[in-house]
Amino acid sequence: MALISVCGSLNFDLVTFTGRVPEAGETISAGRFETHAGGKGLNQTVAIRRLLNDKDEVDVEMIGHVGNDAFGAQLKDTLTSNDIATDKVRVLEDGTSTGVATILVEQRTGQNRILISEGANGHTKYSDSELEKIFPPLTKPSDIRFVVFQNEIPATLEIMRWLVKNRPSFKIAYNPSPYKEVTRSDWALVDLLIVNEIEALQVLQSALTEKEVIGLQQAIQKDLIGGYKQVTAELRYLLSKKNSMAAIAITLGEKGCVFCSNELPEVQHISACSVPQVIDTTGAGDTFLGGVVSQLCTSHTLPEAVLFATRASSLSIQRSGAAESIPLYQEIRKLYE
Ligand SMILES: Nc1ncnc2c1ncn2[C@@H]1O[C@H](COP(=O)(O)OP(=O)(O)OP(=O)(O)O)[C@@H](O)[C@H]1O
Repeated sequence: MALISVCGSLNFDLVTFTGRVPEAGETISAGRFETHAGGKGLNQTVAIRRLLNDKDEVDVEMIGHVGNDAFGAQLKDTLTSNDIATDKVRVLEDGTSTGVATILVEQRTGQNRILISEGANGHTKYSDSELEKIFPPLTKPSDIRFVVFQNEIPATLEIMRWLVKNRPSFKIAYNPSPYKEVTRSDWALVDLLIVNEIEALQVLQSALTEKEVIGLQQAIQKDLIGGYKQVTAELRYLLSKKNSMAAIAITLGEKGCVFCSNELPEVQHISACSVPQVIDTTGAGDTFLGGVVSQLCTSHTLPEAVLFATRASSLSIQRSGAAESIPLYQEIRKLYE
């Protein structure tokens, strides 16, 4: 039996398309308006669920906070309709609103301007007794437990430290996005690190000298894949203090992904799938993470998981939206078998 918990943000996205962005004090008519379920936490939870085979015995739950309002209720409905448990999505009763992203998209240029009101996502405190209840110990040693984090809630590191101390057999997956500084020793809390090319270098800034980082940047400029293979090797060193799989994947957009783990002799590269047309890359990274975590949790190796995730994200970029663009497990299997 396996359980994947995603501990992160839930946002209600309000998207307005406009010919131009108004000046201060100006009111103009906009184009179309859309609402979407969002937040990296919610998107990744949906990605993991959709990318699991229905036959796999894996439960997926989300841990987070919403306000006691219509947006919060809708976000919980989105999760429930994707077969994701929401018992641990707490509704704050103190008047705090659900997290909201107000997005203005300029139709002519496609450029967007985004304002995040973190609302309930900013809820910071978890007492030890709350964490005991949220993360009960495994009932059987053979059970698999993954907990996935991003950086859109403030309690991420505090919960990771608690887990490593109190639930050492739980695997921690971390997508440090948006990047926030983390002390060097905290990287050893992580079993699976998934970053894009910018975040990969930001992470290393906490561990290497400025000169060493510049050296890596130069290596990347000369040879992108080779340079990122070196970055991956440095990241593995950061993670490998704990006796864990120390798996790392750096996504490189259309250039694919480099990855390694303690079980692989060398850093490997996989090319992205070629696609007829890229429609919208929003959520490609979240889909990729969903693909890797869902497969690792169901006894696949890291190379198998990365291949599956690469295929999944290549489908997501051919559709618009974030959570809505994430494909289903069966679609990928059908397309590639
Ligand atoms: N243009 C593309 N063609 C094919 N595959 C792509 C393309 N862009 C992204 N991908 C796939 O999606 C994966 C993740 O993309 P990327 O590295 O852009 O993540 P990201 O920066 O976290 O994305 P986002 O923040 O937009 O979700 C890549 O490893 C690749 O497999």
